[in-house]
Amino acid sequence: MTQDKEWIQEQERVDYTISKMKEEKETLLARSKSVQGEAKEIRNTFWDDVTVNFDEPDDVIETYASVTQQAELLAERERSYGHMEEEIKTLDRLIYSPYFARVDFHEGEEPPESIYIGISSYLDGDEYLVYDWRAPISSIYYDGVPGPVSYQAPDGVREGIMDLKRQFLIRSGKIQALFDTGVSIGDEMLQEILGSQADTHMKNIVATIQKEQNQIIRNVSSNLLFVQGAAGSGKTSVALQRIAYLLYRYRDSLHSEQIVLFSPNQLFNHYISKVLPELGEQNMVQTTFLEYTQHHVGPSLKVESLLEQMEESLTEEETNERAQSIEIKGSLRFFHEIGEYAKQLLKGGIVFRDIRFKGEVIISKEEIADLFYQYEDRYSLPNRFQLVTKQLLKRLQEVAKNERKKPWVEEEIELLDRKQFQEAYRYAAKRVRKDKDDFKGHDYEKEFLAKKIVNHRFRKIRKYIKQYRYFNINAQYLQFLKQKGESVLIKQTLTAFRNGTLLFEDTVPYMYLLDLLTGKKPSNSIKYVFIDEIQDYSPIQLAYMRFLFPYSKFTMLGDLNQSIFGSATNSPLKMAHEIFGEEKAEIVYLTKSYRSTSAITKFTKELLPNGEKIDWFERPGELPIVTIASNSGDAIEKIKKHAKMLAQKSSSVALIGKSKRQCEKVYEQLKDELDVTLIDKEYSELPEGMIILPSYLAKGLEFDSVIILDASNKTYAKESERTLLYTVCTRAMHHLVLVVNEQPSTLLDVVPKELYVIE
Ligand SMILES: Nc1ncnc2c1ncn2[C@@H]1O[C@H](COP(=O)(O)OP(=O)(O)OP(=O)(O)O)[C@@H](O)[C@H]1O
Repeated sequence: MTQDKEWIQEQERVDYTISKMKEEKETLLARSKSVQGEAKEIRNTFWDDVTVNFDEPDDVIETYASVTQQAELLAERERSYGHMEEEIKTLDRLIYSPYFARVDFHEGEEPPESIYIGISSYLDGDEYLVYDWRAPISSIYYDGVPGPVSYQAPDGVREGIMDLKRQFLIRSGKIQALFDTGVSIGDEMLQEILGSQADTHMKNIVATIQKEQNQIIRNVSSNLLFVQGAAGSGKTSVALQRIAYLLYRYRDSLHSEQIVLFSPNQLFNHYISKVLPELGEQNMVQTTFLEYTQHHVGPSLKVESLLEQMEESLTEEETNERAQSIEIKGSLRFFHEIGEYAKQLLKGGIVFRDIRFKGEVIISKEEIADLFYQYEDRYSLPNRFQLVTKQLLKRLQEVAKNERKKPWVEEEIELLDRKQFQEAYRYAAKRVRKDKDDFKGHDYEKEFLAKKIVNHRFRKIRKYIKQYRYFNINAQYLQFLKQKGESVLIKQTLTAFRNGTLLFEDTVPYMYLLDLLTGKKPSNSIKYVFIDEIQDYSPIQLAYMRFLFPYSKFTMLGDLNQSIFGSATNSPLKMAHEIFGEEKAEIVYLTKSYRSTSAITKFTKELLPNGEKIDWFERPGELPIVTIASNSGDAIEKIKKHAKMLAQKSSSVALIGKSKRQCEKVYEQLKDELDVTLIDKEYSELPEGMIILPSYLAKGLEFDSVIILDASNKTYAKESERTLLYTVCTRAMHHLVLVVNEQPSTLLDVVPKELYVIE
């Protein structure tokens, strides 16, 4: 059989599969229209079919049941309409590209079966025309080569022979490429995919998942899975594909809201937001540590972001004090010390606030402390907060009662409008009828209005009590710092508090103390926690994560070489082991980089002292360019020249600066001549075309072409900035240009001259 004949046969099968899918789509469309019609009908005639009668208690119950039944009927129709819409969307994706692989497999003497693998399974009757990429049998495509293979089926390990492994590139129902492969996942297919251009959204990699990546995606045994991978080795991709896999594997018990992914910033969140929907799954909960923290701390303090902390350390001479404080507050030891401090507070020492009304103390902090410490030690602190809150609310009621007789209430009654008086009159009339006492009408009216006024004014205080605001967490935290007796720990925190800010290094200690005392914690419903860019987490952050999600399985992904703090003193892995225990913890290394051309990866790997471990996927491309300018004006000219050239060759060009300030400065000088967008805050979306952004916002992203704004000795001078320079350079897929203002950074000295072009 010739190659062409096979191609034709395969195209015929594609056509057949698509025709079946289209038939099903038609049927589904008709059904969904009719369900939609039914839902509309129910909505229009909702009250016609409901018996409404409130005369007797029994009638009320019947009315309620009747309304509920009708509402359920409507909800059921809407749900089933929603499902059909989802199914239609999946069918549309399959009709565009029904599958990407075929493996022929047989067990023993049985004839081989052709398994076609796509993003979702498709059945014609009970025949699988397409298998889901996450189905047990599909793993032989990712793990095996033609010959003996095995896979884990629900009923145990199945063994057999793979007779054929074929890959397809199908677009709009037409086979564009077809490869029979001998290696795990054929190079040609990867070449084809990696050669394409960057997008403002990340793409899924299900057609070309590599064997070592597949091990991570399908790992279900580890409680802590730690992935250390080189830049561009697919860590984020693997995390997202793993989420899709878990949702499939545990589809009866796991929902997307039970999975949370912590990512470096919102820009990145937006970048990855389409991968799961593209695979027919709902997105997991996506958040950033900052977002989580700000939500937890509440609006009274503005939480400083890691980026703001960095911006300071990047652009100003960082004081030794702050660095020292960051180190101490980020340690595991500090975490344990907070735990000890909380225990100490069982006996006394919690800082309360007076509860005031109209400037007067109505319940003093001493009274609150007495209430709090009347309980014995066996009452936990959170328990006591609950009990004290109840008591305070009761006390507040008494205070409110007394308040009703005060002159200010009389004064306010006079200012009320007619509507309120009428309401009071109606109330009084009812009471008079009931008590048969005509003379009390006026008193009742006054009583009603006074109660209303006081209740209204006390509403805020009630809320204040319910939110435990009578507890002064800021003062408590400062007291803890004071007790430690080191002034470096307290000085900047105090200044920040005065400005309404919580410093980044204070956030975890502060929240942990708050949580230990008040017991406020998120729900335990999260089953899987994913943390990307784990190298930027301090030990205390890791310990806090464990505390927050005690029953969850963790997947942590990172690259020590991309640490924004320079060489991390405490390896997150070592820390993770210490915090999570070694049991069921697994570490996996990804060493092959897929993002960049070989030329770029060879260059970037040399930047690292331990770069020898990094491997690359053979892909042609031009050598990186280091262009040296004689002064800052010349540097701008060079940036312009290269930016214009690169814009012609590629769809995404990123100009990456070290700090926000540097980006703003360069942007001002470019904006009249270049169509470029400045990205300077993390709550943005990635626009099309040319952008300029600071290093920390470029984390995790990739671009066809990258221009490093100033790889000179002035900007990247310290050894601790090596990993930052590595991070920014590894964002480039196809072209990399480093613009240098005068003296190149000495960090480049270690890179052999033949790996780049000097201009
Ligand atoms: N198996 C694969 N098949 C096709 N493309 C892949 C594969 N693995 C990774 N890639 C591609 O390589 C690029 C880098 O992947 P990803 O961003 O997941 O890597 P990363 O390890 O998280 O990178 P970094 O740490 O540098 O941010 C992406 O374009 C991704 O699509």
